[in-house]
Amino acid sequence: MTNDLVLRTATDDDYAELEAHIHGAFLDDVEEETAELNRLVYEPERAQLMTDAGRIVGSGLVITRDLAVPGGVVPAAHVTGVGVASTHRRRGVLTALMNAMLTEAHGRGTEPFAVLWASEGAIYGRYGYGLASWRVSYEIATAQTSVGGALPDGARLRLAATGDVLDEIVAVYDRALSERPGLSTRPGNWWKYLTQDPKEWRHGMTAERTVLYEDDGGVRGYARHRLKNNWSASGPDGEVRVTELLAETPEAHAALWRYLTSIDLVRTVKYTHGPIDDPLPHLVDNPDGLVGTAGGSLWVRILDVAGALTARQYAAPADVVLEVTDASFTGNAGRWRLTVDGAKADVTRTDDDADLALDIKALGSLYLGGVSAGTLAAGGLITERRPGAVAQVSAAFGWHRVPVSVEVF
Ligand SMILES: CC(=O)SCCNC(=O)CCNC(=O)[C@H](O)C(C)(C)COP(=O)(O)OP(=O)(O)OC[C@H]1O[C@@H](n2cnc3c(N)ncnc32)[C@H](O)[C@@H]1OP(=O)(O)O
Repeated sequence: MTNDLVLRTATDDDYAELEAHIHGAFLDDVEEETAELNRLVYEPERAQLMTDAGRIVGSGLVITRDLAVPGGVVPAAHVTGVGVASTHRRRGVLTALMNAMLTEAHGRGTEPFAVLWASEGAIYGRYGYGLASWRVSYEIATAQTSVGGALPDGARLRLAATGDVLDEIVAVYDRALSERPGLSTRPGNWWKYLTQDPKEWRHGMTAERTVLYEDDGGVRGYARHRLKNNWSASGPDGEVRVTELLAETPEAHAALWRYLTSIDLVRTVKYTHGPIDDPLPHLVDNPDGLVGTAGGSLWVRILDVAGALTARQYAAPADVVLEVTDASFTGNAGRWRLTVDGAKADVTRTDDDADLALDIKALGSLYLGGVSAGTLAAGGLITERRPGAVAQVSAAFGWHRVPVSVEVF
C-alpha cells in the first residue's frame, strides 16, 4: 500500500461520493431513487473508507443488526459495501479495510461474530471467514410440475401491495427469527428499505406484491413476488420472481407454492433464496420440473470464541476441547473446553489435551449448524485428536433447521 492512501471512518458528508464509489466498484451507475434509499440504512460511524488525495478509493461498511443462530438471536456485525476502485486493486486496500472493520466490531465487545455475503467466494477465507450456509435457487417449470392438494377449510389467500400489508409480514418474519438460523433482524429503517420497491430493483417486472396465507389463527405465511408478462411463439410465457417466502405451517408453505406455480399465463417461477432443507421438492408431483442450484450464502467470522459459542444453543450433549488457531485475533487462539449440558454451553480456557484442532475459519463454518464437523474433517479442515470427537461435535453443533439468509445485505 502506498503512503498517499489514508484510512478513515466515514461521515455523513461522504454519502454521495461513497454511493458513487460503491456503484462504480459493482460496475453500475448511481440511480437517484436507490441512492436515496440506501441512505436510510447508512451508518457512517461504522463505515471505513480508504482515500487517495482525498478521493474515496475503497469502502467497507458494517451494519448493526442481529442474526438468528441455533436457539437464539445474536448481535452480529453485518459487513457489506466492500469495494475498491479498479485503479487501486491488489495492493492491500481491502485487507486494511477489513482489519479496520473487524477491529471496530471486536472492540465493541457486543458482537461475537461478523457475517457477510461474498460477491466472489475466493475473497474472504483469508480473513478468517468460513462458509456457513447455502442457498438454493429454484427454477420451476409450471407446465411440468405442480403442488397438489387444496386450501384447507377456513384458510384463505389474500393478495396485496407489499406496502399495504407490511405489519402482517413483519409479524411472521419476527416469529421466524426464533425458528430459522441465518435470518437477520430488520431494525430501524430496514423494512422500509427492503420494501420500498424502486424501479431499479424490478428489472422489468411488476411492482412487488405479496400473497398472504391466513387461517383462523391469523396470517401464517407470505410470499413477496413480482411478475413478468412474456409471450413466445407458442403462447404465454410469463414469469413469477419470488422475493421472499416464509411459512409457519406446512399448510401455509404448500398453499403459497401452489398459488405461485398455478397463476394463469405463468410458465416459470424463480426463487433464489430457498433453504437447502426446503420440503418443496417433496411436495411437487414431478420433481424433475424443479431445478435447484445450490450456492454459498453467509460467511461467518468468529471474533470472540467464548462469546459466540455461549450465545447459541446445541442439539446434543458434548464435552470437548477445541484447539483453535487465529492469526489475526490472537485472543481466540488456544484451547477451549466446550461443555454442553442441556441446550447451553459452558466455554472456558483449558490446558487439557485437545480433542479437535481447527482454524477460526472452520469454526465459522460450523457455527450456524449448517455445515457438519464430519464434512470439515473429511476435507482436512478439522483434525480429530480423540476418536469420537468429530461425531460428538457434529451432533452437538447440528440443528433441526439449516441456516438460510433470505436477503443479500
Ligand atoms: C461483503 C461484500 O461487500 S462483497 C463485495 C466485494 N466487492 C466486489 O466484488 C467489487 C469488485 N471488487 C473489488 O472492489 C475488489 O477487487 C475487492 C474489494 C474484492 C478486493 O480489493 P483489493 O484491494 O484488490 O484486495 P487486496 O489487495 O486487499 O487483496 C487481498 C488479497 O485478496 C486477494 N483478492 C482480492 N480480490 C480477489 C478476488 N476477487 N478473487 C480472489 N482473490 C482476491 C488478493 O489477491 C490478495 O491476496 P493475498 O493476500 O494472497 O495477496
